Amino acid sequence: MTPVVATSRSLNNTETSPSATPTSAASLASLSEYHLDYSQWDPSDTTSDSSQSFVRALRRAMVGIGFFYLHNTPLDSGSNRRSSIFSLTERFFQLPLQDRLSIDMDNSRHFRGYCKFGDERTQSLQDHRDQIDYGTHVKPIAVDEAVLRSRPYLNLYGPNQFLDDDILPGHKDIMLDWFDTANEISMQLTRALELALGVREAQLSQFLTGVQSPVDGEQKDSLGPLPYARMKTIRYPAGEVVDGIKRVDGSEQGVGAHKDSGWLTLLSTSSVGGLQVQDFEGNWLSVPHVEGSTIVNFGQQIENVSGGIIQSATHRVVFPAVSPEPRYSMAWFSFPALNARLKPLDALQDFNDEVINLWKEAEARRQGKEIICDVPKGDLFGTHTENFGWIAFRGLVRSHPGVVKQFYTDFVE
Ligand SMILES: O=C(O)CCC(=O)C(=O)O
Ligand SMILES: [Fe+2]
Repeated sequence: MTPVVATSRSLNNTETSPSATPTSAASLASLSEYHLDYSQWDPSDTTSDSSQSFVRALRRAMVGIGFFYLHNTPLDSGSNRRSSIFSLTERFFQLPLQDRLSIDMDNSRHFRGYCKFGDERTQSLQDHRDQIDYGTHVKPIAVDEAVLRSRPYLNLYGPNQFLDDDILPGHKDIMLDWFDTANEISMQLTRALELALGVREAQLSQFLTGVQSPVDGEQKDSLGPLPYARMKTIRYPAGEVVDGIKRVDGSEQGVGAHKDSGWLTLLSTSSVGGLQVQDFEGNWLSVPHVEGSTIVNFGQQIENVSGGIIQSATHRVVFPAVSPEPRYSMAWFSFPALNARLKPLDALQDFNDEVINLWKEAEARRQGKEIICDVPKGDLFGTHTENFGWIAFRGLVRSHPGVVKQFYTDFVE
C-alpha cells in the first residue's frame, strides 16, 4: 500500500478568490453519512453497540471529508445555550462601535477581545466580518518578565475581555458556559477519535492535556500542563459600508479559504448560508445550517499527528454585501496544550485495519491524485521539536498586527 504520509492535500495557489474554483451542486447536508448522533456515544461504555456505531460513522467522516454535522450535543439540545448565545451575540453587534471597542483586542496582550470589521485578512485578501475572540479564561501565567520574553507564547494564557452586565447582560456567564461545554465535547470526541484510529487511550488526548512524556529525554515543563482553547463569536454584516468602513469592491469574501489551525472545531451557525468546504478535487460544497446540529471539522494539528488520515478540510464563508440580513456564527477551537510537542503517530504501526482500509478506499477514489485545495500544504503544522505555543503564537501574530504593534514589536520584524 502507499505509505500513509503527512497530508497529501496539495497547494493549488492559482486562484484564491471565492468564485475562482468550481462550486459543486452537491451539498454536504444531502450526504446522510455525514450526520452523526452524539447521543449514541457513551465514553463510559465504548464497546456498546451504539458507541461502536458512532465510532464507525466518525471514522468515515474524518477520512472522507473532515466535516460533519453532530446532532444532540449539549450545545443544541436540552438547554437554552444556543438561543442565549445567539441573542447575546446579536445584542453585542448592535451596540455602538465605541462600546464594542471598549474591549478592543489591540488592548490585550493575550489576543482576546473585539476585532473590528476590515481588520482581518486571509491569504492576503480582506475578510468581511467582525468578531470577539476568547480563550481559556485564566489568570496570566505568573512568571518573570525574562521568561515571558523568552517564551512569548505564554502570554496566550490570560483573561478574556467581557462587557459589564449593565452594557451586555450575561456576557461573561453565557460565554464561559458555552466555552466549558464545548471543551467537554471536544475531549469526548477526542476519545472517540482514538477508537476510530485504533490507538491506545490518551494517545491523542495527551496532546490536549500536555501530559505526554518529554521528548528525547528532555525535562517536563516546570510550568506543568498548559491546556488551551479559543473561540470566536462572529458577524458577517450586510451592506457596502460597515461601521464607516467600506467593503472591498465586489468582494464576497466573508472569510477566505483556510484550514483551521488547531485540533478540532465546533461551529454553530445562524440560518443564513455561506459556509463552503472544498472536496478533494477542489470543488466547493455548500454546508448549509441544519437545525439542532453543530458542525465539526478538524484542524491542522490533528491532521499532522494522524499522518494526514484525519482530514483538515479547507473551508470559507462567501457572503455578499446584498444579503438581506447579517450572518452570525460561533466557532470554538480546541488546540494542543501550549507546551505539547506534536510528534506524529506511526499510522502503519498504530492504526487499526478499518481506518487503513478506509484510507485506501479514499485513495482509490482519488485515483492516486493529490488532494487539491486552496491552502498551502503544512501551512501551520506544529513540529516535533518546538512547543506548540510557538506555532499558536506565530498564527496569531500573522492575523493581528494591531496587537503586535502594542505588545510584541521586539519579537516581530
Ligand atoms: O463562520 C463560519 O461559519 C466559519 C468560520 C470559520 O471557519 C473560522 O472562523 O475559522
Ligand atoms: Fe474555520
